[in-house]
Amino acid sequence: MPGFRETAVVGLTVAKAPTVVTNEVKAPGKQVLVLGLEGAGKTSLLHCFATGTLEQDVAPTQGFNAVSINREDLQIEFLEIGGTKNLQPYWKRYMGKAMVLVYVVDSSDAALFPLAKKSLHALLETDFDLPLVVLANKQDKQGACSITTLYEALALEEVGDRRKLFLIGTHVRKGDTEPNTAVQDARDLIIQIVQDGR
Ligand SMILES: Nc1nc2c(ncn2[C@@H]2O[C@H](COP(=O)(O)OP(=O)(O)OP(=O)(O)O)[C@@H](O)[C@H]2O)c(=O)[nH]1
Ligand SMILES: [Mg+2]
Repeated sequence: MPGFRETAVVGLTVAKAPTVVTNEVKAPGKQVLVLGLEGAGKTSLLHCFATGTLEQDVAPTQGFNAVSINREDLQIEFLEIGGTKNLQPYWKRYMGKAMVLVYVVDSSDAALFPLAKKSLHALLETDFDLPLVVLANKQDKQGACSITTLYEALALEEVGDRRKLFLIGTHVRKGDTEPNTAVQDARDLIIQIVQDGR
């Protein structure tokens, strides 16, 4: 398993210009696991969580991608594991440490919904009350499905009424100069869920 490809510790208490402080991952805090099929937009979203915009091209994640966000006395580590087939077997191993599962789906690629559903349901079988945030990403693309369609395609009504469940439409585009409010709202919701606990 390759090691950390990219890490950043970002102080979001500074509202507009978060600072990358170090390239090390600090002592593990609360962990948010970020999964989804390859190319769904996990890395792009994490970058946007940290900085508000996406200024650079992103490469497929070869192993892990960890981004730490500090809020007051809370440190939250967002841990992405790449979505390629060779990395998917590692996904389950990280479920045990997660406070929240963020599952990213490319809303414009309906052909992959059955696979996305299968992978998600297999993960959730291992934990019946882990909070789940599904990000219906790439809402800007032509043919992107609605939130309701994705709810049905992923059969989210079946994933258990014991867990907190949220489904949010997002998009991240390189070069957008304005901070992306939908993405920031999603990030703030995730942080709130971590703060509230299960
Ligand atoms: N139009 C559009 N493109 C997006 C969006 N999110 C991501 N992309 C593009 O989709 C491609 C894949 O994005 P990544 O963020 O690398 O996806 P990933 O889920 O991290 O992929 P892996 O690391 O391979 O699992 C990149 O070319 C992104 O620029 C979006 O909301 N809209
Ligand atoms: Mg990635």
